[in-house]
Amino acid sequence: MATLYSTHCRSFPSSSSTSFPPSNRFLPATVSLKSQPQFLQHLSVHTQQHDGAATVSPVENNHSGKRRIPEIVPVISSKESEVEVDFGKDGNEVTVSITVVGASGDLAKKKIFPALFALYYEGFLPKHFTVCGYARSKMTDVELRNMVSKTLTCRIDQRENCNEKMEQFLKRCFYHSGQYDSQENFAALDKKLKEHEGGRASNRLFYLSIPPNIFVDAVKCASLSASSGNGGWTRVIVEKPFGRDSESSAALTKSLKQYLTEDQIFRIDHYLGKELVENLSVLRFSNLIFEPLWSRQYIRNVQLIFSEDFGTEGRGGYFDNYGIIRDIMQNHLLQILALFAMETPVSLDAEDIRNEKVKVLRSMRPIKLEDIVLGQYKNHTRGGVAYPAYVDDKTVPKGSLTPTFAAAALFIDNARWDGVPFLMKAGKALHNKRAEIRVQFRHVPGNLYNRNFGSDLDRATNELVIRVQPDEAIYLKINNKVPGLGMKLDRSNLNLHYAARYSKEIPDAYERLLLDAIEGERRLFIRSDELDAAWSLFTPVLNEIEDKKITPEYYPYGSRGPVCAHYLAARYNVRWGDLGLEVEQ
Ligand SMILES: NC(=O)C1=CN([C@@H]2O[C@H](COP(=O)(O)OP(=O)(O)OC[C@H]3O[C@@H](n4cnc5c(N)ncnc54)[C@H](OP(=O)(O)O)[C@@H]3O)[C@@H](O)[C@H]2O)C=CC1
Ligand SMILES: O=C1O[C@H](COP(=O)(O)O)[C@@H](O)[C@H](O)[C@H]1O
Repeated sequence: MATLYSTHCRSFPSSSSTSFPPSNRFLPATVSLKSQPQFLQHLSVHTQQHDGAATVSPVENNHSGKRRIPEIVPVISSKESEVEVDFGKDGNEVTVSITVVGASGDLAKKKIFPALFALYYEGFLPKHFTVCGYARSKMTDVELRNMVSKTLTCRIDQRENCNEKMEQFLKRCFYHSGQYDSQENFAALDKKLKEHEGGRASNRLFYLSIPPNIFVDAVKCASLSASSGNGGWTRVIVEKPFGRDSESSAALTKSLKQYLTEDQIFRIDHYLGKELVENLSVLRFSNLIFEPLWSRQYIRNVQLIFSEDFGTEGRGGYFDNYGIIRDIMQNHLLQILALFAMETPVSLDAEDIRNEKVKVLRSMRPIKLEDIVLGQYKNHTRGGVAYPAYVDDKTVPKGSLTPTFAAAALFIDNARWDGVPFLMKAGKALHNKRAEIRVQFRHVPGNLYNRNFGSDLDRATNELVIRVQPDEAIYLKINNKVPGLGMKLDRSNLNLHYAARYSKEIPDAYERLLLDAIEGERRLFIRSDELDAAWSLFTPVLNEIEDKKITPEYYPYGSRGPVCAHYLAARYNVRWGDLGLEVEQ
């Protein structure tokens, strides 16, 4: 088997010296949970509850004319911990106008309008605000409202007044049809916005929900013809992709900066707005037990895993020009890695955090081609249902080599992480939909209980899992004595399962990020030097993959992906943590 795969997996020449062939310990196991009853037992530990007061934080100031004022609240309270206050210069009320550029598109319907409604519902938008859809399609205000209303939802815990709130929100939504490269059309938009702003101090947010080739045109026109003119701010949220390599990304930044300052550009990476990604720093820096372990001394490897159980359906045209490395790894997974690995920032200020993230990115070792595994899904029939291959998508060129799966081994060459493999894995059309961070710890030295684990000691090391989605959870796998008179150990989870612990629904990432952009909070947006560093890391290997026309390993739709990914991990003495050996909790 090893020989077969060793010739088959491009990254692992059969003559590899030290770490190949990998020991079976690290290869995909087929152990079923049913045959391993000792793994089934688990332990649930609840977060300690007490009635004391929680934190008192200074009042946050922001630039939107609104303030979020953290209150003193009991730790266990589920009530909203922030109070909204409207205030403006000289006592005048401010207004925010949010223009969704590309309002007729998929992202706008799916994410942006629903997120804006959620913010409105929760009282996070100022008293006076306007939402304006802008696109080339011809639509009336009423048609836009009909379109938007189809995707608005109220949270399960907030059904009260839902319809009424939706109606009120929709009344604030307007539409303006125009070209993305017409200053005249944007000047007409400006006129319309001014009417709605009614002479109030106005702040303007433009959300570019359009294909990247028209970003600069739209920014130029918005900036020259529709910026806030009366002392308010103008900000632009830019959606990825921010280029497709170092050169195109630098060119995009340069063009955007002809019309905007860096402070006005909000490069969105919606993974940074996900609850558990935001919690990463809280977990690490506010719990004494984690930070001392956060280094090569105790951590053996870190895994960043993204999987989707559907293909590129409908987005193949876009995807084929980018591939999974650019679509997921270079941004979402790398951003999580940087947050995970950064040193303690001086403060929670955006610049302090982003400074630390950049240092991590700049300390990363260039990625070698042999440390990358590529895959592409092929058609597969299961249970009588035929699932298409990637290349069956009509928008994908026949014979495309674009990877829909990739696994990579990365290293941070600094004192904290020297030698620790950071393994990434991202794929479409896999067996499940999941995003998680797995931290595998080293062995307990001289473990007294070695013999109780049998021969596979690797299964007895601690693992911290941060399940970003779905069913958010943080759990730590520990070894535990099975109750009884004997001395049998099993693996159990100390489990913080969000649905059980918190009654409030978790906001969508776009809500948090939109609110932050309105408030001028840049912590969760990508600064241009971060972007440069991220592209510098991936561009050389992407070029090599494309120049050499590397053929991906074909994996069946709905499978666990290419087998070579296991050989890549094994090469670094790692076993992927998501092999399905654990108890789902
Ligand atoms: N959809 C998603 O899940 C995600 C999208 N993104 C990014 O967000 C942005 C928007 O995505 P999405 O809504 O899917 O994009 P769409 O392809 O749906 O485009 C949005 C709108 O832009 C206009 N448009 C489309 N193609 C062109 C073109 N060639 N020239 C001029 N205008 C065009 C259309 O409006 P009209 O014809 O009315 O002008 C369309 O409704 C993109 O940058 C995408 O990469 C990022 C993450 C996820
Ligand atoms: O940015 C992207 O993200 C989505 C996955 O986002 P999620 O929040 O649903 O996990 C992915 O489907 C898409 O290809 C990519 O462009």
